[in-house]
Amino acid sequence: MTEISLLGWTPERAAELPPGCAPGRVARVDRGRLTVLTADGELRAHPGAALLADTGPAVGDWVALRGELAVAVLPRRTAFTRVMAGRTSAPQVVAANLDTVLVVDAATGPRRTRRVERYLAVAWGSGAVPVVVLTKADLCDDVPALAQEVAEAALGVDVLPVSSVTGAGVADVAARIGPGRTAAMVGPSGVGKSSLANALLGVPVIATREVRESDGRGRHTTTARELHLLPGGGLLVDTPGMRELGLVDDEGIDTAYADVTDLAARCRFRDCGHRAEPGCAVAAAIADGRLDPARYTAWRKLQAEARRQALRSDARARATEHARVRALHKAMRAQPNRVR
Ligand SMILES: Nc1nc2c(ncn2[C@@H]2O[C@H](COP(=O)(O)OP(=O)(O)OP(=O)(O)O)[C@@H](O)[C@H]2O)c(=O)[nH]1
Ligand SMILES: [Zn+2]
Repeated sequence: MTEISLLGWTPERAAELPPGCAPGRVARVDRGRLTVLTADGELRAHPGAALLADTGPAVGDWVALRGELAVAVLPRRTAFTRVMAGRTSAPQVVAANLDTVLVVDAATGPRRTRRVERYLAVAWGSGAVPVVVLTKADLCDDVPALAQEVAEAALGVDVLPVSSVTGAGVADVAARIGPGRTAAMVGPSGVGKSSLANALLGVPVIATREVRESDGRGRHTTTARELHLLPGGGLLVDTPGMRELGLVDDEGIDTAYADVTDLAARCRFRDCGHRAEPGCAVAAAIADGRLDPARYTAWRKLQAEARRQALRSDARARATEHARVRALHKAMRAQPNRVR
């Protein structure tokens, strides 16, 4: 592989590159400055005006470079977006052009099947392929049973147990992030994402919880979101901002809950509410034990959430349009002759 393909560059992208520009992969964004990986190594670049007008480049984006100026963001193949809880702001692209999303949860403590399901629905929505990683396997006394249980909820998704302490399973995870492939980790706080990232990197690049506690500087010392090159040739996006994930839309839900979606399609009535309607395939599956009622409830909740989110973005779109029309009218009043 060439240098640039190791960064995830694929030949068909050449057609997307403006003439006279070189491609660079955004590894880091801070205060408007970009750290970009190129065939010639790392460089600091400035986003051009056209980029700033938009929401700006995200980690993982490919940009077109003219010297030290990034003049365009190339089309994204996949995008991991999030909405922040309680905000009305537009969804934010956390990381772009991911191949794999590692949904990370711990193999210890109470069963977290529903939580994994939720992360999977979000992960599928990104367009990248999710893999479930169960960390702290060294603290679980029946890893195969747990992996099996999680696999039943994670349809079509591989479940990989790992321990960052013993190193068991780390190579299996690394194998999913082969040369030129890009992965990101998502998962709740404290499940061991930073520890796993360090195990994959082979060196402690990312501060884990103990470090942060011992230096007394608290959680905010976590590094900025960053794209790291792995020793095996893959790329890993560090996790800040990937802990709490709001559902952006319902795109991933159907994939994550393909079994439920399938059943619902077989109900007698197309608008079946799956409550007490005759011929309800969902109710029948729950009754004879083919469908876990908790999984069904989780599906309904996620759908309701996605619907709320859709309404919110509709409201946002209306507000933007309203502001645009008002500005236009104001301009017309100010310069009546020009507009006519
Ligand atoms: N026994 C065991 N402990 C682990 C393992 N991985 C992580 N830990 C411990 O779990 C705690 C949390 O690990 P982190 O890597 O900081 O977790 P995180 O998911 O990055 O947490 P946030 O940065 O808050 O999102 C630390 O005390 C780690 O030492 C593991 O594989 N086995
Ligand atoms: Zn039904």
